[in-house]
Amino acid sequence: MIKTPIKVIVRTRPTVEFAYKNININENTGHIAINIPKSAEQGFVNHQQEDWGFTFDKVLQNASQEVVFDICGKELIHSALGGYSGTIMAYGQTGAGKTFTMMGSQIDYKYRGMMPRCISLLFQEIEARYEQQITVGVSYLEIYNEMMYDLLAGGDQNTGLAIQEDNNGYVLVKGLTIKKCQTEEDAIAQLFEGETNRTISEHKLNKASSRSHCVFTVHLEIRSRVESAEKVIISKLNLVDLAGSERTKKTGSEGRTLLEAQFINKSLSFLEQVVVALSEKQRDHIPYRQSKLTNLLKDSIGGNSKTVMIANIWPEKHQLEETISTLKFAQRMMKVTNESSIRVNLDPHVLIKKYEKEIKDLRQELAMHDTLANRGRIQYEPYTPEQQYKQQQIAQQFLNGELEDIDIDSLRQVKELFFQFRNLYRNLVKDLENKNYIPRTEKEPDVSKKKSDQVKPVESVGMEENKHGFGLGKARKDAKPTTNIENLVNIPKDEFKQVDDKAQQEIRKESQITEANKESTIEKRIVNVDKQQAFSDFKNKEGSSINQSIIENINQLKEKKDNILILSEVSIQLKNSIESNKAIIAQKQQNKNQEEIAQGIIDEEEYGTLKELKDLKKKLKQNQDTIRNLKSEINTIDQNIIQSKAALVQKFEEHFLKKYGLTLQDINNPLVNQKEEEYSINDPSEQDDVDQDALAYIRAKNKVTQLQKARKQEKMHK
Ligand SMILES: Nc1ncnc2c1ncn2[C@@H]1O[C@H](COP(=O)(O)OP(=O)(O)OP(=O)(O)O)[C@@H](O)[C@H]1O
Repeated sequence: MIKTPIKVIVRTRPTVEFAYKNININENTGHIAINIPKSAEQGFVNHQQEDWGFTFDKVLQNASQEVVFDICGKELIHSALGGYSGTIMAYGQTGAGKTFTMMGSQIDYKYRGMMPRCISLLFQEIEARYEQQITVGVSYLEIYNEMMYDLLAGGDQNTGLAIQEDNNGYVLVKGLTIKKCQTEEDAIAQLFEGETNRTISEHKLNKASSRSHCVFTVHLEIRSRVESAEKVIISKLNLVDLAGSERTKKTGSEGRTLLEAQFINKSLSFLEQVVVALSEKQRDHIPYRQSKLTNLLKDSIGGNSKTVMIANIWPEKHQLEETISTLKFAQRMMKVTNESSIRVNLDPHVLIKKYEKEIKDLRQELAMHDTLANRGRIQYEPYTPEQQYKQQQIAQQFLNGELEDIDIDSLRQVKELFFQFRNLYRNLVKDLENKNYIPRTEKEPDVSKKKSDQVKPVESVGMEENKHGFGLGKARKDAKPTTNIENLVNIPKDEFKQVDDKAQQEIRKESQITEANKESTIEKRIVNVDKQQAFSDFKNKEGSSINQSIIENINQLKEKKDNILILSEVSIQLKNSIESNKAIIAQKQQNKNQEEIAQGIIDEEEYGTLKELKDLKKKLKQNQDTIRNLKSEINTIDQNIIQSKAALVQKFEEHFLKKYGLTLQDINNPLVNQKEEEYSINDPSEQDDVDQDALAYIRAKNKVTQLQKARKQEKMHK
């Protein structure tokens, strides 16, 4: 059992409006100091707190996805493969970057988040561990308004799911689909499939993803190929994207949104209560059972798991209150200590095989002992029917007194004889009962008596029918109305089945037509309003300033990339010159005698070459520094472009909503976004410069997109 406190990392969302006056971050010490001056509205003499200080395991400001993964994810993958379960959860206010951290952006492979990165590393590691046989399964669960949804179920997503805990405190969700994955591509495809199903169910239930908690779990079964195979190490890695914590008063939520916010706040406040209870040493009751989320995370928080919490903050001035609240919660979380241990199960199938082999060996051993002890061949297998019959005869003869004694040759025979005695006794009792020598026991029905032997009541007019009043004569059996539907119409059984199937098909068709109608209605509205065209118009008018800044950024990016190309060429030339100068100097050294070397004598030409070499090295260093600076500028511009693009799309959607009166639900409909999806990822085989590591990610993305498209078309054509 290893005691590990929950590790807390704070990640700031990049912003141009960073509240430098209020927030001071020290990345080296992990300290964040916040100052909010007393507001004049409340009078300067008040008890309003002005300063807050927090220290965390790490604070990441403007960190790349790769850095975040290196710090938060890598270690947990190695631990999970070693048998220790782990959890990575993103917590923070709405819009602070939880989903970006966990799932990442699908626009570009380099912005992929913790989930796809964990999957990649996991499969890389599995490939390297040939001494182990590791089975990977994945599940994807969503909790929305205290209801659980299975995002990989395919059909009905929320039936029969229940959170359970085994004797060792290992939490599992009964009924949740776990998809077995052989490759990285399989697992990433499941992740995308779950994401798509989440979007579809959002559309159906009219909910927003940011308002649900999501848990993607990687389940591992690890068997050794070299040691005992019946031992199975079970571990899992929970990747949790929590719903955004937000203040209903500030956002002015009402109606459904208010209800959702209340559910979120309730479950997050239950989470806080659990964390508070765990951080207080005297508390013996931890209120896990108050909500689905806390129940599900029972082994992640205060249980058997290595856990990392990423607290996402939005460091702008008008978000300060939420930032402080997130940091307070994160600070509390640091006080919680988990106890991790390896969970080892015994595989029943392997155990049975092992025991079967043991039994076979023992039988052989016994046979050998019997032979040595001159006991003849004793069998240990069950009796055949012929052998049983023989034992039955022996028993019968013994009971009849025809046999004085029974020769016993094994325990197995004793058992069989007892069995035969019991059978003979039972048959005897039955016989006596039938001959009315002994009364029948109440419980045992008389199965021996034929129905025809039973006395039938006379069927006649005026008889009381089953104590339900008097009938006016007993109708023929076939004249009675029947509850058996097959008798209602005069159709033979086979044909009836066909009719029934047909009816079912009709019903199914009808429901599909209604579904298709719904979708085609949405489509018609979209056809009437060409969203692509509307977007182009918007870029030229209302969104022109953002669009212009994107274009400028792209131009700058291109210019800087061109510069890097030129400078790289220069670097190559400089390196070549350095090498040739070095060769000249080496040649000169070779031509010198011992004395010249000892005295360090150099001629004019060598001096000139050495000087040139020094200058070349200096130039190369300057050149490389400039390239490095350009690369970092490119990174910043890249980020700016992403943010501006997100802002442009956001503004456009608001504008589109206002102008065409479409509901947000329509805009979120996958049908509307189809075109954007098509553009987002290209076929990897068509790209020469595609990163080899990205292939599984891109293929999985394409696979899921194609699958969704095919399903949609199939639905439309039915
Ligand atoms: N580190 C980052 N770098 C670049 N963009 C970011 C970063 N963090 C967040 N963003 C951007 O900020 C926006 C909001 O982020 P995100 O959706 O991840 O927030 P969230 O905390 O999950 O919100 P919600 O609770 O509403 O789901 C997105 O457009 C995302 O791309």
